[in-house]
Amino acid sequence: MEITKENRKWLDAMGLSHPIVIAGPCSAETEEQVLKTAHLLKDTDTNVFRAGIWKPRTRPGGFEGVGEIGLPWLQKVKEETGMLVTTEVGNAQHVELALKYDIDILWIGARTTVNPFAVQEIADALKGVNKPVLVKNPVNPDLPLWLGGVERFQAAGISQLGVIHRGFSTYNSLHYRNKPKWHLAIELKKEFPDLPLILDPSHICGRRDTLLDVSQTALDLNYDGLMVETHIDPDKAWSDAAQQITPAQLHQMTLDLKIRQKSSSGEEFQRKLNMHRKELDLIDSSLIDILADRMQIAESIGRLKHKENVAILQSGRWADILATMIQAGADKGLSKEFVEEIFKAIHVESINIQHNVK
Ligand SMILES: O=C(O)C(=O)C[C@]1(C(=O)O)C=C[C@@H](O)C=C1
Repeated sequence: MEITKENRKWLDAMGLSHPIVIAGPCSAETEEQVLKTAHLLKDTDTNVFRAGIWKPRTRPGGFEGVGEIGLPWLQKVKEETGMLVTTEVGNAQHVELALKYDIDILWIGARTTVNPFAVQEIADALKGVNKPVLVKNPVNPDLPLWLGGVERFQAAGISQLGVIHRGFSTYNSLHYRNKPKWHLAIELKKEFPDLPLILDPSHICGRRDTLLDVSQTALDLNYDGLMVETHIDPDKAWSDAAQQITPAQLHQMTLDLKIRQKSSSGEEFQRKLNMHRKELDLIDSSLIDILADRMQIAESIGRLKHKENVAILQSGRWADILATMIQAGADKGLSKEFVEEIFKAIHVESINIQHNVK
């Protein structure tokens, strides 16, 4: 896939002085709720009004969206406020209706991105249509699947593109509704710096009190914008009440967020940055030397075990190493999650090396 500045023209052409803000209720519920929310959002940094018309619910019986009757409400939002409007489409019929009511931007939901058949159906229905399409990450942390979704639209001739990071499904997570797994978005940004990347903090947090913090992380990582669920009366929302905020709270949030510059040409900044980067370069190459030394020792252990016909995996020893290193890391201010991830990777590599010993 080749993503160029052409693909982000729709966003650049808006000439915004701040990251794009897409806001509005999780679901369009009534005409009054949609219009009241939109009029309050008009006086905030919001550029695009969002509202779910069709809602994919985990289990049947929940509110599945108002459907087609809600689309004229979005048209009214456009006429009365001048904001662009966007909604999620999940199949070819949704696309047909969204086009009929001239919705400006379409997004593909996380539960659709996981299914290449569904994405292809939507891409085919959009052939010849020149509207921006934003692809949410799939529910599982699979970068190629996410990019594959974008590629299907590109292959169908849709050049106005972008992605929305809404986090990844997780079981029993205390802190997040959907884990952000920032490294995937960083990887995506590294490979496709021109692909607009928008954060959906509402679905990552699943609650109001952490939205600011998570949104700030995105701005620190140079995201292009935010999509925030906003409702005139969040506690009474028909879907995802816990994660929605009022337009006034959104306004305060955008005031509190610090927008970072890509870089600074200040001499002092550049001098200090270069010095620290050199320090990191030296430490990184020492890390590689130390890891290579460790793997050589693992290879020697592998040879010993091979000769004596002893199993490679030694669960007791591995558990001891991990517990000791987590404690040592904690003493130095390193998080358990970080130390665990590094040592798990080291252990797997050590086992692989021992496997290859003849
Ligand atoms: O101590 C061992 O027996 C090893 O093989 C080394 C090592 C490690 O890399 O630390 C690797 C595999 C085992 O599961 C436990 C530990």
